[in-house]
Amino acid sequence: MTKILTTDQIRALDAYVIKHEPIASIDLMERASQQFVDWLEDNAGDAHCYGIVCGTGNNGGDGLAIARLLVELDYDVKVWIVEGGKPSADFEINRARLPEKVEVHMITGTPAPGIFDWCTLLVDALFGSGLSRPLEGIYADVIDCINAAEALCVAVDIPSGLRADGPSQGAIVRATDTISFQVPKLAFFFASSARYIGDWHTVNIVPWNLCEDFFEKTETDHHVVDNVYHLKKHREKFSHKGTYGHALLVAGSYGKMGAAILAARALLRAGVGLLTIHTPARGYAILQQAVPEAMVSIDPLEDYASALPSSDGYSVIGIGPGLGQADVTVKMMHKILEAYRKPMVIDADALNILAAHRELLSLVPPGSILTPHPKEFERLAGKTANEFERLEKQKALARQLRSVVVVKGAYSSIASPEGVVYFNTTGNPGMATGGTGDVLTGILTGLLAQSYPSLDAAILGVYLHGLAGDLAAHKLGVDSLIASDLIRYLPAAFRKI
Ligand SMILES: NC(=O)C1=CN([C@@H]2O[C@H](COP(=O)(O)OP(=O)(O)OC[C@H]3O[C@@H](n4cnc5c(N)ncnc54)[C@H](OP(=O)(O)O)[C@@H]3O)[C@@H](O)[C@H]2O)[C@@H](O)CC1
Ligand SMILES: Nc1ncnc2c1ncn2[C@@H]1O[C@H](COP(=O)(O)OP(=O)(O)O)[C@@H](O)[C@H]1O
Ligand SMILES: [K+]
Repeated sequence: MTKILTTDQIRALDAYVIKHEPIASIDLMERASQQFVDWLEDNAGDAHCYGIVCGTGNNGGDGLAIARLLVELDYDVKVWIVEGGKPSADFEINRARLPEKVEVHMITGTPAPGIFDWCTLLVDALFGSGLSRPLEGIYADVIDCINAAEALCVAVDIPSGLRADGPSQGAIVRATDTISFQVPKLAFFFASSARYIGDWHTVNIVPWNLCEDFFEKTETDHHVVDNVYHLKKHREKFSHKGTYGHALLVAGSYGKMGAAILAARALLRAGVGLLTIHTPARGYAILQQAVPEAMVSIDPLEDYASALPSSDGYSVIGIGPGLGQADVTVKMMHKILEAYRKPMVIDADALNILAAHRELLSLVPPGSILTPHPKEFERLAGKTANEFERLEKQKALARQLRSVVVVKGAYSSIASPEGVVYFNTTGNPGMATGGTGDVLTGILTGLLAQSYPSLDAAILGVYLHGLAGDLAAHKLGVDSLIASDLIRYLPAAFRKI
């Protein structure tokens, strides 16, 4: 897992490397700039007119080094420096190193419109992690020109004006790509930053062993899930279906039986030993046909679930997809929560019932996994002004319920009962289609049934769900992806890890 560091921690990491490698800060800047240029060469080598827009701090120092390295590669390069603030020492060294033939323009007042028309690619090196307040005045004018230019824009470390650790105000560069040094920033994981960051990439500037040492010493609440191989259990040679748990899926209602089918199929593909689906009577024939591997428990009511058989004997209950919120179902949910003390997976309408009947929240069994999408989360935890605030509320809810709370999205965030958050990196916009959440509920229920610890189940399950989506999209494209495709590609996702 990669740790997501705060701006202060990144500064401390740089200082740690400078001291312990040891390396002079100007040489670390050179390494960072070289990595940036290598990325440009690999990914944008056909853009020949490079405009480098620099501030006078170390981010601008990177920009000047990048300009020199591009000139050495025979690209056409022009530099713009926005005056203001005391230049940093490494900025000055790189200014002195710039070859004389490079055109350098000082920007001292409002820039003329079209100032960057010559460029096919702009490098945004105005401000990096040293940003201490919103950008305005001449900086905002320059950013307007960058954003109006037709050129691609690649940001050094972070788009200028965007705060790494909190909500941003003022002018912000809209980059097509952002090259972050060593670690991604927290803001990269939020939908509200996407229009500024474009696609983000990290490049390594810290030797592997020093990075490990520093991570070990550094506490953070935020991690990136980049590998789940170590979480996966192996199936024993002499195991039998009893080894892998018996799940009870409570899902589906009149008009929404498909949700139950999707969750059930995913649950089976996630490796559960036995599955029983509790269904309103009308769903009986449909489920027996669509999911022959599952047993079916039939509700006395035709259209809604109202009464469960004894929940004894089930290793886990997954509840919510397509369930509806009929009064009888709310009562049933109350009874389940009073009787059942093992972890549950709670999704969709089961979450909406919790939000509308808040007295039920205290009955959620510890170690459960709740999987709200942002709207469901808002119903549960209230409105928030921005995603940083939402993240704090997510941690608080997970602590309060002593459960795992997964807020679903492009980077689903998984909060542990201790309030530590893991951002998932698999998945794609093809998954923004009805039913994919039901598939996730099935996968998570299947993993909990097999006695995975709740946090492991959530991290592994969310990762596999996104990976199945990525493998499906690779074959089918994102536009045509449907939820059933995720189930079809789940076996390949398991194999891949
Ligand atoms: N050796 C290393 O550590 C490495 C560092 N690296 C690079 O350094 C970058 C960080 O550099 P940095 O700390 O110099 O910060 P940077 O973003 O250039 O700006 C600082 C200046 O801006 C000023 N300022 C802030 N906000 C402002 C505003 N709204 N309006 C106006 N001014 C404002 C601020 O002034 P102050 O807040 O003190 O008033 C200060 O003078 C990092 O992102 C990476 O690119 C890499 O080379 C790897 C090795
Ligand atoms: N743009 C996206 N990139 C990656 N994953 C996405 C994206 N949009 C949606 N998803 C994933 O798809 C699922 C959607 O779940 P949900 O909103 O509950 O859908 P439904 O209720 O229709 O089943 C979540 O797991 C979410 O993380
Ligand atoms: K920048």
